[in-house]
Amino acid sequence: MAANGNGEVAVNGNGAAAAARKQKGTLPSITTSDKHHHEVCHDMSAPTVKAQTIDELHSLQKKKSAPNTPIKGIQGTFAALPEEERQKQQLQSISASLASLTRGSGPKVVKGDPANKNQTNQKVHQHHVAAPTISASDSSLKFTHVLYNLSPAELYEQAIHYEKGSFITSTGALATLSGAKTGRAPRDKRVVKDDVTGKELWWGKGSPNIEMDEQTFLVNRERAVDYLNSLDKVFVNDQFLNWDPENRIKVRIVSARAYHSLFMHNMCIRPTPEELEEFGTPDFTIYNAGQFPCNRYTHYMTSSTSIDLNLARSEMVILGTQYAGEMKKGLFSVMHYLMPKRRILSLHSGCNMGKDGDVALFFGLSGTGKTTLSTDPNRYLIGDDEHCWAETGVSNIEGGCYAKCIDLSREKEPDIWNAIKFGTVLENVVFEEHTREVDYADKSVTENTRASYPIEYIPNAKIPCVGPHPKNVILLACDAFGVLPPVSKLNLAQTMYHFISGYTALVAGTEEGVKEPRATFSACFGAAFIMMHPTKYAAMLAEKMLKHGATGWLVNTGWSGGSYGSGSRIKLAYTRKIIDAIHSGSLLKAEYRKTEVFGLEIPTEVEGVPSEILDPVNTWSNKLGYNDTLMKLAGLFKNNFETFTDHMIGKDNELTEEILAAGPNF
Ligand SMILES: Nc1ncnc2c1ncn2[C@@H]1O[C@H](COP(=O)(O)OP(=O)(O)O)[C@@H](O)[C@H]1O
Ligand SMILES: C=C(OP(=O)(O)O)C(=O)O
Ligand SMILES: [Ca+2]
Ligand SMILES: [Mn+2]
Repeated sequence: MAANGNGEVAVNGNGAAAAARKQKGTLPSITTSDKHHHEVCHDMSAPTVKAQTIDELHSLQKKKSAPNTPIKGIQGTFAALPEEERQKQQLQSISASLASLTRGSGPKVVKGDPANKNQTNQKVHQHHVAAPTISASDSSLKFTHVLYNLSPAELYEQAIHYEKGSFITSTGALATLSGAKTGRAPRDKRVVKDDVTGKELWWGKGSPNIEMDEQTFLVNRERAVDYLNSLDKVFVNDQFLNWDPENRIKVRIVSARAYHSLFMHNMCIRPTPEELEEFGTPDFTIYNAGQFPCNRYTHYMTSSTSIDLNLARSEMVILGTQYAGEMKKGLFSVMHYLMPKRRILSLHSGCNMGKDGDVALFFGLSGTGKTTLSTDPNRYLIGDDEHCWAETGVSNIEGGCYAKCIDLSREKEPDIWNAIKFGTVLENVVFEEHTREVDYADKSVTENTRASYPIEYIPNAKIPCVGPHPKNVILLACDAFGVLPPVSKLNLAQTMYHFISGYTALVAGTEEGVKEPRATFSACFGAAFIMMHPTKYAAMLAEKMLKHGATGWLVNTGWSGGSYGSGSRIKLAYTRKIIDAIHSGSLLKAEYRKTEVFGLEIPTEVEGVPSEILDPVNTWSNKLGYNDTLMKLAGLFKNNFETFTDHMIGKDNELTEEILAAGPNF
């Protein structure tokens, strides 16, 4: 019953009784019918339920969404097929994905949760394919239940019901644990070396591609597939990568945890119902059997973890790690192979766009600020981590963001804070037992706490996530030595030098007594993900920057006033002012002077930033210490670059000389 504005109760149906009750101030009357007929009381105020049994009642709670959208034309593999036939082909495709390579045929797959078997309304919607079974093992007798492209709500229920450590936080996010691994395991990532990849990829010193042979890949694949088929149910996500419609890749992720399925739902591009109908067979498949270890007796295996990439088969197998970032970055590696083949440059960078269409790229290693600085309330977010630069402009590879949560604050990063709501996966955070309020400062599980959310959770996301050619290319380095200037303008050769170097220095970790920053050089600011030699990507970047007139910048988001231990991290507010000045074009017009050793052009003034911090030497009280540290870092740069000196970049190798000269001089 509804009260109107005057505080009166509407008189309709049982409202009359209530109105009378209100006047008398008595309890509602219960009229007992003729004692002779029934020994029951009737509360006349309740309408009757439209179900005869509890099961029926529960079946009313869920309605099947409107029949699938009308099929337009014969665009895709499965389009223009009767619904029944389409469903059958889809299951056949999933069965083929899950097929053991030794037993020949795929498992019998059935759609839906095995726990719902008894629900009559669900049964109606179950379809299954009984693959022809020749072998006589027990595995051929069972069904593999497939939970296909479930919604976030369904995945929440699966996670909370079946996965220990899954909880809803006070803001509605799904908190979960990634298990023993809370970060990526680059030393356990292997790539199949065959005749083709042996020639095409980067192998050897510095390369992230640790070789394995085809046979070993198949052993691990079989191990993963058998594990997945032995489960009650598996999750299957069919999604896309790359917002550039011409270069979109179809990916299938088969996994055992709702956590993994929701993570990829957020991180990949979500197909519309129409697109899903026309999905057909995937271009690339991930088998995530992360709970199950690899076999140490298997050739090449050096730990219980193995992440295996087979480009010829377009497959990836994950054993022995549940860290979800492995899937996201695994697919990124694949894009670093596929895209350059199409003359498209893949970039480990964030990307945003101003109101006037000016695009900026933010390169940088983990923790340098790609996500934080590309998520800018004054600009459109194109993406926070993985992009492509094609002839037509830039496009995000992903459909979501993966932000660090450690010490997250509403004041400093409001957009990320507000994105942590229903649908967001929160990895490895600690929360208050009763209120479920997350303590973002708590590092009990790991320092690498993370939030994965769909990009549209950021209010000013640019959807579709594409943009014109970049105007600014910002290289981020978190220099814990505290000697790189907060901002420097780079010429093209310097941009290439710093891009190939891929420098950052973070503090070694949380352990006590660790005072020395650790320098990391990671070619193209993402050596863990590139597949070909760094100079290949660098040459493409140089060509594109030159063609489109983009300006390069080096921004230190790390220490000022001394190294880690004596100085402090540059205030995020100052870095944001610097970035604002780059975007607006005002920094391009500033007055510059050149630093010694690194030969960097530094501005004398940036609006909103104290001028004295722009040259780091001013911020160090110990000038000798500054000089020593500067020379030490310059030496590390020089050492690192030696591996690249014998590679040619540009026509007739002309860029190579210039790039070499653009490094530190001492
Ligand atoms: N001056 C600064 N610039 C950028 N980030 C900063 C700065 N000071 C502190 N931070 C913090 O450093 C982290 C940067 O991480 P993130 O943006 O996730 O990096 P990436 O996406 O490159 O891995 C964030 O937690 C951010 O709050
Ligand atoms: C997911 C990752 O990305 P980043 O730390 O660059 O945000 C990662 O490196 O594991
Ligand atoms: Ca990030
Ligand atoms: Mn990243």
